[in-house]
Amino acid sequence: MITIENLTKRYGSFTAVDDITFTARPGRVTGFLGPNGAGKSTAMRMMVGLTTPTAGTALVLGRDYRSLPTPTRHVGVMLDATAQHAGRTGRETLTLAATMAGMPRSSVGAALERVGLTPREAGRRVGNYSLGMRQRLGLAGALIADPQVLILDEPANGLDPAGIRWMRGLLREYAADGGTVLLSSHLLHEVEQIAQDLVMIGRGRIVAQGTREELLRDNGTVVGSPDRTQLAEALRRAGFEATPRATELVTTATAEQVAQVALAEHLLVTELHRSGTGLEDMFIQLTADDAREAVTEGAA
Ligand SMILES: Nc1ncnc2c1ncn2[C@@H]1O[C@H](COP(=O)(O)OP(=O)(O)OP(=O)(O)O)[C@@H](O)[C@H]1O
Repeated sequence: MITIENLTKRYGSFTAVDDITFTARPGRVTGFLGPNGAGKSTAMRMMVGLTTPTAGTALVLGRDYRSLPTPTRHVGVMLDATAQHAGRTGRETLTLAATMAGMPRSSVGAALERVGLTPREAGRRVGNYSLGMRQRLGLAGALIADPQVLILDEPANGLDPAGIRWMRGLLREYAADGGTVLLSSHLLHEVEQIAQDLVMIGRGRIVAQGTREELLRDNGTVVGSPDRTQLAEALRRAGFEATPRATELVTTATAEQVAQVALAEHLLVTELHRSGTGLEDMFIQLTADDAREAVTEGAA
């Protein structure tokens, strides 16, 4: 179990993580989603005691990570697979991880096998590893003590499609055995397929959270129209719910019903599609403001 309450990190006047609260539960994979720079890594670093929060708490298994006896035994962490020591071999890297977690050397072979690294690959220096191999090695290090909790920052980065499928299976199995998995990603389709619970973050703030089913529920029809206020009124008169937004309106009417009402009222429709067509639509909608501001900042 990971319990995050009002967690905040400020760097000077910049707020990287802004008052986030959520729980990652045992037996479930929780996806921590957000665009680049949203604050995912900063939040994860606070969970494992590498960054001090400005406010709020992050508890892992009910305790501050740093106060856990032999934390690496209970919590498997992979934050930055590229940060592994380039001069050590994969096997040496894992032997060190095993020692730190108080595990026997024999656990190294089992961990290598679990992540699909061959003995030959394990004998090579990490500096010569591909990113995908580093991710596998990082995952092996996180899994070495068979911990109850896994905290993984962008674990799918650099993995090929077969590797991603393999990781998905491994983490699902791990959660099915009662483990808690928190993984961050900006790969929306990947998260959609692996996580049962989702926490979406944009500009340091949580913009949506819930089970995958809750968040991906079909929310109706999205209508683009320069006459959206009148169209929303007409739809309501026809017995449908209709909510105008900044650039569109969302309604419980089907596309055909919207078209009929618009035709009868002589109102222009410029766009018509079902909402809830996937996490990506929702993600883009929820983070639209952030994306626009990021573009403006980048162009400045
Ligand atoms: N030590 C620091 N000092 C100042 N700003 C920082 C520091 N660490 C992170 N930030 C800023 O905090 C914001 C969040 O960064 P973070 O790395 O947590 O995002 P992220 O969601 O993990 O992004 P990505 O998907 O690109 O890895 C960014 O704007 C980043 O520049």
